[in-house]
Amino acid sequence: MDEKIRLIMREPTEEVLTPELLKEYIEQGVPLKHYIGFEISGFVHLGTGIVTMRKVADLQRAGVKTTLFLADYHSWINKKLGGDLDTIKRVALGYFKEALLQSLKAVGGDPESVEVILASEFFEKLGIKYFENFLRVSNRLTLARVKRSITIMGRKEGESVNFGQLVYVPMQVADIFSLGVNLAHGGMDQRKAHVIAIEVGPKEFGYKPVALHHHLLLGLHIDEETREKLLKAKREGDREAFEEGIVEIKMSKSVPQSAIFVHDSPEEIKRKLKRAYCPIGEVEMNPVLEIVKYVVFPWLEDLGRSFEVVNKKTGERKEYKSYQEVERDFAAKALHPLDLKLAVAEYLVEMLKPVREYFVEGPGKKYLEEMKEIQITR
Ligand SMILES: Nc1ncnc2c1ncn2[C@@H]1O[C@H](COP(=O)(O)OP(=O)(O)OP(=O)(O)O)[C@@H](O)[C@H]1O
Ligand SMILES: N[C@@H](Cc1ccc(O)cc1)C(=O)O
Repeated sequence: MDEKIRLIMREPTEEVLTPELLKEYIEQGVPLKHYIGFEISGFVHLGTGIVTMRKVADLQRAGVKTTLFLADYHSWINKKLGGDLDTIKRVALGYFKEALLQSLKAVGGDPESVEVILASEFFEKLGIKYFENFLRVSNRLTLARVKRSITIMGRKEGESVNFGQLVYVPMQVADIFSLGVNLAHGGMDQRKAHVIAIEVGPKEFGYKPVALHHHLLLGLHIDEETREKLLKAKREGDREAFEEGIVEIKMSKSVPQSAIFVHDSPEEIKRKLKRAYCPIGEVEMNPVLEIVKYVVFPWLEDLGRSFEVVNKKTGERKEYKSYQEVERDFAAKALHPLDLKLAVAEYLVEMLKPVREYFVEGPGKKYLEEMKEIQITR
């Protein structure tokens, strides 16, 4: 039981609502049913593919039944892929599903045992019951609360949205209960939907789900002003301000130059990393160090390997056994950003090799090409 809890709670998990409820479910032998939803749009990156799937792999190791929910209607509402529902559906079951499953495999998860559900197919099967669930959630929400919650779809609070986009909020909450999920998972930007589910669940659906939020990996380029704002919010414990700011600088498929995609070539990975924000000695909100912490180190640890960096000037090779050692050296300016970037690039190239091969020369080639075509023509 302790091992199960450790796997669920360990990084990249940043928050569980609530750990007590999670323990209670496990102690009582209630089977945990997980889901994480994805909008279907651009390419899968280190955040959506690797950080997210690492948690799914942890959950699988903990014996939890995992589900990937391909939110096609939601993407349509949110005007993704040119707002064309047919394209969204095709990409969902093509490129998107494959990219997520290949990423899961790359972090040691089992693609065979994860359930993949396309939202529109699921809604059709559930019929009027889905609409009832949607109304049960909607009846419990004020318009003001819905407007505050549009951040779950990557929109800023106060941004002008149409009515369909407001409907997105109760839909996402209704998804949880329609799927019968008791472990709702997403990045920290999804917490508003999950907090509503925790409130509404006992009144309308007879149970309270547990919510699990993982760390949002930073984008490679960080605007100084937003960074300052976020560091201040962090120091002052201002959760709202932090949540608002982090969405602007997280790795996002909408900002392709900020992201390393799971199919990127070795040259692209190196080029992107070389340009990444990584001020000397600065350990807070440093995207390159974040990649070391949340992407490279956990992968190396699974393989029983350590992290090695070569000092380009002296040729000296240094071995790190934990992320904390890397951070300490970087803070002390004993580790140069360029050396760090080169090492990170090498490890990423190696880690993503199977995914890249699958999409560049393997069975996934047609999906990637179709996706590239859509990106250009839309
Ligand atoms: N940078 C990130 N790091 C970790 N998880 C992420 C990151 N970006 C998104 N996620 C998580 O992945 C899931 C799917 O997110 P989503 O489909 O919105 O991807 P996205 O790249 O943020 O897209 P966009 O910003 O273009 O809307 C959500 O649970 C979200 O929290
Ligand atoms: N809101 C999520 C996508 C999502 C949609 C529906 C869900 O039920 C869950 C998640 C995002 O932007 O990434």
